[in-house]
Amino acid sequence: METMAKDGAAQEATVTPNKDVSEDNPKGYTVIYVLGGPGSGKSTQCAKIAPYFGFCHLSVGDLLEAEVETGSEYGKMIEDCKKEGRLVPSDLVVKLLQQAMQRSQNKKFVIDGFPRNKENRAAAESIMKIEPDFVLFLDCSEEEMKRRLLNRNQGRVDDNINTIQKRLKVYFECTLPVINYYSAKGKVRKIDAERSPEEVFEAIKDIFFELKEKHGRPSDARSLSG
Ligand SMILES: Nc1ncnc2c1ncn2[C@@H]1O[C@H](COP(=O)(O)OP(=O)(O)OP(=O)(O)O)[C@@H](O)[C@H]1O
Ligand SMILES: O=c1ccn([C@@H]2O[C@H](COP(=O)(O)O)[C@@H](O)[C@H]2O)c(=O)[nH]1
Ligand SMILES: [Mg+2]
Repeated sequence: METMAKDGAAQEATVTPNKDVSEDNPKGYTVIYVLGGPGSGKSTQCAKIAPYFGFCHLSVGDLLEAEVETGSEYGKMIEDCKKEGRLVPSDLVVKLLQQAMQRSQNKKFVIDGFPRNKENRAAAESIMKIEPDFVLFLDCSEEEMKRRLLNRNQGRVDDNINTIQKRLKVYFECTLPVINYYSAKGKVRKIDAERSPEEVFEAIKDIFFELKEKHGRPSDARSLSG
């Protein structure tokens, strides 16, 4: 199925149309948050979703890495947070995300690993004026997430058991409440992420096809903007 994104006709069938701009959604953005614990497979799945459905994949972790590489005054603080599994202050994260969205030619975003806590979530609503169409929640056991991270082999400074334990604590204490917040609003689509990457993507596709169908009907378009 990976080859579908390269095939013009097949991709045409999967691309989700742009939304109209409205008072609630002045930029006409479509936003999907992808959340789950460390190692649940967020980045793996976003990398599949983006080309297949015509979305821009924005990983806040990658934006922070890119900021470090510019020689930014925040570089040391960002690196320390990553090594310690702590979250970077919300104002910086939101600024980087906002800039990346503005730079993009695309208006449809799959946002990987954000919002991580209540402050992120509130800032996205009040400063960025974004409300997700839905939240993909990759549900995976702690044991499997640890196993994946310890085998990731991508040279990440946080892929060690000490940092992983700290990241899990942040996930359970700060990120899970954000998922519960959106769940109470009926926006969470929970996926069993314990399965193979291909099986997880098949389940995700069904959810995106629902979104595409809704966008295709003008009378439903408003309900998707928040
Ligand atoms: N469904 C899966 N089954 C087995 N391994 C997987 C699966 N999904 C991803 N992986 C592997 O697990 C590791 C972590 O995946 P990934 O980087 O996508 O997780 P993540 O949720 O983005 O983690 P982080 O929060 O640290 O960025 C990678 O080595 C990836 O290849
Ligand atoms: O919203 C965010 C996202 C990420 N961080 C910091 O980056 C690392 C790595 O993030 P991944 O998404 O897992 O690649 C994370 O542990 C945090 O230190 C953040 O602060 N806020
Ligand atoms: Mg990731």
